[in-house]
Amino acid sequence: MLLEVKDIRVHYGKIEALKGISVEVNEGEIVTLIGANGAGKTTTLKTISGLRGLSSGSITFDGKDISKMPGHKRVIAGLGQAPEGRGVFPGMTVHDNLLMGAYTRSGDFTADLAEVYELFPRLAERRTQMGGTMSGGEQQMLAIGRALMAKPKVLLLDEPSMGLAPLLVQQIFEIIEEINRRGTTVLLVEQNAQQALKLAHRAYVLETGKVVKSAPADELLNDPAVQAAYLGGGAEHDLEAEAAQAVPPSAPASPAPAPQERRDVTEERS
Ligand SMILES: Nc1ncnc2c1ncn2[C@@H]1O[C@H](COP(=O)(O)OP(=O)(O)OP(=O)(O)O)[C@@H](O)[C@H]1O
Repeated sequence: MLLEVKDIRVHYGKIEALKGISVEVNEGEIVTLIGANGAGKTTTLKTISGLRGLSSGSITFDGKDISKMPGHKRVIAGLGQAPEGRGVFPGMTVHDNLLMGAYTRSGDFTADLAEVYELFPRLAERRTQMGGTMSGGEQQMLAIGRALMAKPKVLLLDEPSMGLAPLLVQQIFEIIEEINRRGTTVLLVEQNAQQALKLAHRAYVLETGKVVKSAPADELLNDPAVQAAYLGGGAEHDLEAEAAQAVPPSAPASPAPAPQERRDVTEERS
């Protein structure tokens, strides 16, 4: 296993944002974390990249415990991140933004630069333009390209589709797939659960700081409760409560609608 997040708890002051999250990422995979606003997706990613400290639990990457390793050393170790909000340097050119991505590296990275420009022809066209004047989608490309310049083993992506028009979302997801095909493992946080589940191999569903489901992505795409809660299929479901209800063998029949009924609702609305 390349990355193992084990039972991490993370606090913002007295608020416990992550209540014992465990996530595993194998080499070569695209794994996605989905969930509603405030579920803890971004906090999980920030804790993996070292921007937040953890109260308990551990993070192991490439065989080493990195729980206490500072963020910049995690980049050197092979964890690259394109953060939420992109974090492009506005007063630097596209080209210089990309070079900043290779800041932690030594040696020749001309080939990697050429590969980023090949993946993102738009960046090549605009290499002398200031980062801050690029469109939202272009800045997203730049943030991913910059993260790739560190030659990460795992690319951490926080909501790459945020605020982008559907066509651009499609493009960004195709590029992420291509990056994965070329050998980079991807951990993707997404609000756009539909697209993320289509792209990913495996997925975790987060609710209020906990993992409430984990499964192959195609299984979750066809899961009526996930469809209803996250794929535009109707009223929000409390997956945690449903899981708890399903546990006691002697429990009375659940008042929740049967999966088949939920599927009907999903189909009617789609
Ligand atoms: N800097 C902060 N200070 C205090 N609380 C925070 C801070 N950042 C996040 N939180 C809280 O931690 C919880 C998890 O937030 P997080 O941003 O990780 O969720 P998320 O699943 O990424 O949501 P979104 O999709 O809206 O970005 C939320 O309750 C949020 O209010």
